[in-house]
Amino acid sequence: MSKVIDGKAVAATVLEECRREVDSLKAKGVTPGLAVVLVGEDPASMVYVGSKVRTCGDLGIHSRKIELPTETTQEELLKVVAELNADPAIHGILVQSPPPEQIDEEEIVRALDPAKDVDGFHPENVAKLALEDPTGFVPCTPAGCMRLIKEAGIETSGANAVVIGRSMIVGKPMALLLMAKGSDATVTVAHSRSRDLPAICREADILVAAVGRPEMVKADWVKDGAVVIDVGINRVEDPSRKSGYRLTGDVAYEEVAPKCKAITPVPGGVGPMTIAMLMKNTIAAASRA
Ligand SMILES: Nc1nc(=O)c2c([nH]1)NC[C@@H]1CN(c3ccc(C(=O)N[C@@H](CCC(=O)O)C(=O)O)cc3)C=[N+]21
Repeated sequence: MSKVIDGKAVAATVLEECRREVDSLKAKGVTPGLAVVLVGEDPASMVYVGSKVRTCGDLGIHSRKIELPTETTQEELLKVVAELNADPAIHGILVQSPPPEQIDEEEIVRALDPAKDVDGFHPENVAKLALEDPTGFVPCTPAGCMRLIKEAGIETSGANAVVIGRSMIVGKPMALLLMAKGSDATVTVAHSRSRDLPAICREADILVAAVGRPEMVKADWVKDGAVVIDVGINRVEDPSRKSGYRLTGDVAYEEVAPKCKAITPVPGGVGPMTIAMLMKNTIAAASRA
């Protein structure tokens, strides 16, 4: 019954669109530019930042990787943000999350020029998403999930959608996108305090798992014929791998997949879409500038 939604393939389609958009911007004399700021040496963050910069290169987007030591102070990081805000060659700025503990991430996000906030985390962009104002930036991961749902031909109008997780990065914006006009789903947002989470999930025609708990969603949480979008990217120990770990989602894929109409794998599902939508946002930032 189950159809695997190939995030890598959909991301490749999005990146092809991006390539055309970059070419036409360049023909007008504008080269989109993205700055990626990484504070510290978190190994997962280093992988993600590397693939963002590599994808920029593939598309002809100018990128600047700024690597700062773990001990970087709030003032130093604010200064870097201010310089990037003022730099006309940079249209998009991303400060990789999570930063080290001495950094107040909320203050950093508020210091970003909202017109360069390609993560869509600045309060102005959060407000625009809630207002359904298309001049804002939509956070990349939920935007990627919506695109996957659309490309897989899933009807959202009138569907019961359940989002597990209420983060500002995924859960909350995902709920706003699903309930927005044009998508028109009936949305439930569940989280760690929700009573009888399995029962809530069983009502879902579309289930989005964004909690960061490896393989938490079990087969008996999922209705037959549901569509499952797995946002989790969890590293779990696996001595049989050379790296010593493997990636797994928030969904127990092996047991859940047979029940689904469609499901995203991890890796190769939502992750590649996050990067593709970041490229889209960067191009949009450049064309608006
Ligand atoms: N300011 C900020 N913006 C972000 O967008 C942001 C962030 N901070 N912090 C961390 C999360 C996570 N994230 C991912 C991007 C791509 C993959 C990805 O490409 N995953 C591959 C596998 C990659 C691997 O092998 O590790 C896949 O799922 O197939 C995963 C995760 C962006 N994030």
